[in-house]
Amino acid sequence: MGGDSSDDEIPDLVQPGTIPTGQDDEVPQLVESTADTPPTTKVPITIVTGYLGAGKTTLLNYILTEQHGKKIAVILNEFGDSIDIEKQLTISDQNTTEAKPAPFVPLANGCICCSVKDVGVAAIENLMEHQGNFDYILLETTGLADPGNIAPLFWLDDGLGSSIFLDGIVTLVDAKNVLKSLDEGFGDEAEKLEERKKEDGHGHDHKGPLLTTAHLQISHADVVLVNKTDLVSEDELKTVVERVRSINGLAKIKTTNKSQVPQLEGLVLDLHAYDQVTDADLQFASKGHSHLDPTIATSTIIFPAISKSQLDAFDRFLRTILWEDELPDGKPHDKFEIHRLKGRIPVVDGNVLLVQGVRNVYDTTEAKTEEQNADDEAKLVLIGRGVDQPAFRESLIATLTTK
Ligand SMILES: Nc1nc2c(ncn2[C@@H]2O[C@H](COP(=O)(O)OP(=O)(O)OP(=O)(O)O)[C@@H](O)[C@H]2O)c(=O)[nH]1
Repeated sequence: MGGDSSDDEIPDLVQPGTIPTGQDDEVPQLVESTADTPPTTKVPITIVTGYLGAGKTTLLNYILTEQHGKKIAVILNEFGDSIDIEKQLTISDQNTTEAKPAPFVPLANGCICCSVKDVGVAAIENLMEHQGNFDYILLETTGLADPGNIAPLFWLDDGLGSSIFLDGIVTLVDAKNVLKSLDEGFGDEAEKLEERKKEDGHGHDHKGPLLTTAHLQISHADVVLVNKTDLVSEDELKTVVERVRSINGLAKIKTTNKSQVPQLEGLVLDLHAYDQVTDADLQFASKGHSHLDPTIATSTIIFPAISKSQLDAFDRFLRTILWEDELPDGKPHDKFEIHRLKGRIPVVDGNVLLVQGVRNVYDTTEAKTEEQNADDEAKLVLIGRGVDQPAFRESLIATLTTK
């Protein structure tokens, strides 16, 4: 980050005395549980991702200056160069000569902000020592981050699972540049594609369409904010939204200017994208599919409610497609790669089974009693490469019916 670190520019609200050193020998004191200790509530974390320059920091600045009644801890996974928050962090960290755990900057509206070089469990654990000072965590990833690698860290991690929960992934998309990013990649990605075409000798690429960072960020999103609407025409915007929808049939999509979301709840905060799967969540994905993107698609497998005796077979199907990238029983298929998976599976004489998956990590839970609707058909939505082949449904039905 290129912030000026002269002393006279230290903003009043920076309190270096509050910065934890995070050194190994400073183990936080354990507080023994007593009957009087109030139960700790889990803190939600939203991951904010998006391509370089899409408007992530603009969104965080907007949130941190809005009055929303929440005390939000913002974690910046990079050192930027121009934005106020990032500048404050550089200044507060001016005596640091080597990478140290994050400095914390209290902000005017009750939020706090910290910056880390690497996103990892340790950074969040460090932050959790400040638990009580905030009730929400926003994590801004670097522009080139693959959210599929980051999400599982916060979703089912045993250590952190007791103190935080992954609320969802918000992806900012630059309406002006996203189609180019999807078709040509960026930097290295574009060069790699050119190399592959040269290797072929005919200018064709036989390894399949390019999977870019932009694809990964859209395919894993629970909310996509198509930002910079002022830079495109209505028709261009419509084309972008349709392309995003064809990649990710599960995400909520909103258009924004200067990252100003119409409301924070449900679009950035309190998404509950990983702790429930409602019919409404699956409605877009179940409506038939356009194939506007050559690389990633959303596909919905619809099948009858399963019986309790089929639960093991259903789990075997999930394990095989997610852990082995294969279909059970060696059924022939085109290559595939699943990024995101959600399902609602009614179980006859039982509850509705809810399924969530990110890459090869998945989790099944039973819907709460009031969400039951055992007459519904079962729906399993897959987002990724090669997921729209009929072999998926055929293999699932065969797996469920094999004795
Ligand atoms: N015209 C226009 N500019 C915008 C909009 N939103 C953000 N910007 C500008 O675009 C530039 C990049 O925005 P940032 O918020 O820094 O983007 P970022 O995603 O954090 O970028 P990186 O940190 O490089 O990954 C800044 O100059 C913003 O002021 C918008 O809706 N319209």
